[in-house]
Amino acid sequence: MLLADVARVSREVAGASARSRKTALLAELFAATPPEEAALVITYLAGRLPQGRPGLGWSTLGRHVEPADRPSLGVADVDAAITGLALLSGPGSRDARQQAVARLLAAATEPEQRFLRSLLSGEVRQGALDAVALDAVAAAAGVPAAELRRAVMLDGSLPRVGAAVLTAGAAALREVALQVGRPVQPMLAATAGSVAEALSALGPCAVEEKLDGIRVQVHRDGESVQVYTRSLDEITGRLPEVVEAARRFAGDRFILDGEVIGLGPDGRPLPFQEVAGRVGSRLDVETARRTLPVTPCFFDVLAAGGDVLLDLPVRERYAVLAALVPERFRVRRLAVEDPQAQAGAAEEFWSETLRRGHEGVMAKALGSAYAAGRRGRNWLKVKPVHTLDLVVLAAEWGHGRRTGLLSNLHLGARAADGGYAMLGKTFKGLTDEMLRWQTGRLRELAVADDGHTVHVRPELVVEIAYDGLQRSPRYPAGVALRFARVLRHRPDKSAGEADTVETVLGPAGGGRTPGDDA
Ligand SMILES: Nc1ncnc2c1ncn2[C@@H]1O[C@H](COP(=O)(O)OP(=O)(O)OP(=O)(O)O)[C@@H](O)[C@H]1O
Repeated sequence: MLLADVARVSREVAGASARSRKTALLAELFAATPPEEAALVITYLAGRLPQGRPGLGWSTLGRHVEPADRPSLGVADVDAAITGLALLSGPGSRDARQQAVARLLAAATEPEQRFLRSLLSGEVRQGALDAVALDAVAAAAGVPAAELRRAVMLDGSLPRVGAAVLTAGAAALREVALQVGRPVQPMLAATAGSVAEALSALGPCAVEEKLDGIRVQVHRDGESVQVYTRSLDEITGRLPEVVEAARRFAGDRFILDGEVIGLGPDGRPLPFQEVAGRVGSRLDVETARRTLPVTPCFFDVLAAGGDVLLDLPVRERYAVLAALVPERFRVRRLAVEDPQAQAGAAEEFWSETLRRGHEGVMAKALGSAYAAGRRGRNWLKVKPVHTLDLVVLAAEWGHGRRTGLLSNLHLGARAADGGYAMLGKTFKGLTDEMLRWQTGRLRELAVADDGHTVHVRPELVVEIAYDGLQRSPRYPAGVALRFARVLRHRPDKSAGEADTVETVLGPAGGGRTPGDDA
């Protein structure tokens, strides 16, 4: 398939406002795509690259290259060129990469160049496109969207399942099953303002400690163990303790869901940043392990023996988990079968969990299934301080000790029109290491720098704590955050997962002080 066709449809989709029109445009293209190129075309239209982000700056991508007169590039040519680009590394590779990009752009017409530039820079990547692309694949293949969605959650990849279903139709969906060794999109939680609110929303539920670490999905098949992150990246090599623990559990074939935390000598959890630093570092695992040992704590089991357990209620999954995993590797929990009678016990569990230094609690409806990839209302998290996930829109160069570092962040929530509404700025809460890291990352995302403020592509998500909202005519939503501080960067979240203006203004969102939550 010609890149020109993909670029044209991408442009038309961006210009269409109705979701049904976007779906129809994509479905038409998918139906015309040769099966062997379907995975690639789906990936491109969702704004991604199979090779991942190539890390090219505007100094390379922004250069003028005379466009070709006529379209001739196939999507397979583009794929081969980008694979070649990814292999160029080491000294002198900067020039070689620039030349390779220039060659690729010279073979493209002007509209194709625009598409390639935004694809290579990550600009077309938006979470919402994945959902539209999924509906379009379902329409093109003539299968129910709900069944395709479930298959994608189990398999972890829309391009892979999409290509299979476009080739073989509904039969391909039956082939997709949960497989040990292939990560599943994790279930996510919504927010409740208090334990009482969670209990009244859920009825009979389990109240578990919410640990502030790194989410892990652990797969074991015989002696082979793999560990995946929340975004399904494999990190087995970085967490030997988790592998060793999993090898000692009772079964030899399972998929577990849990959190990795660090514990101090007093048994209290270490700050999230330390655990994230340990898990994020690729260097010298043995030394890292000696300095900061971590431990897994599991809260769910998705498969055990030959059985897929996703559709079992929490109550039964937890019984299976308890049989597999020793107590010290499981989260503490309280089963609240009768919310009215046990309201006091649930509040006591919450206070005790906070006293032990954990982040809050997670309440889960006892009768609910594991909804892979969903942020449903069957899991409700309760935290004492109010937090939001916001997108960095720009950052200001720091002064004094922070000279040369990007410091004051401009924070935005997702707005109804697909853009972002700025809610305030903050440089509070940033450690030296966070400043260094964000300066590097924001430079990659930079689109303009006037010497004072660097404007960036809206991709970096940060978790912000704040004390409430105040009226502010200067900001587009009419409100600004009061005493915002950065808790952490969330590179594992995409901008499409950030909080919306509606959440910030709504009853479950902003305007509350921590005291209201208690
Ligand atoms: N007992 C638990 N059950 C489920 N998730 C837990 C538990 N303890 C800690 N967690 C963590 O909480 C996260 C679920 O919260 P949520 O769905 O909001 O994701 P998140 O936005 O990454 O969370 P947050 O921003 O609150 O840390 C999980 O991804 C997991 O890492």
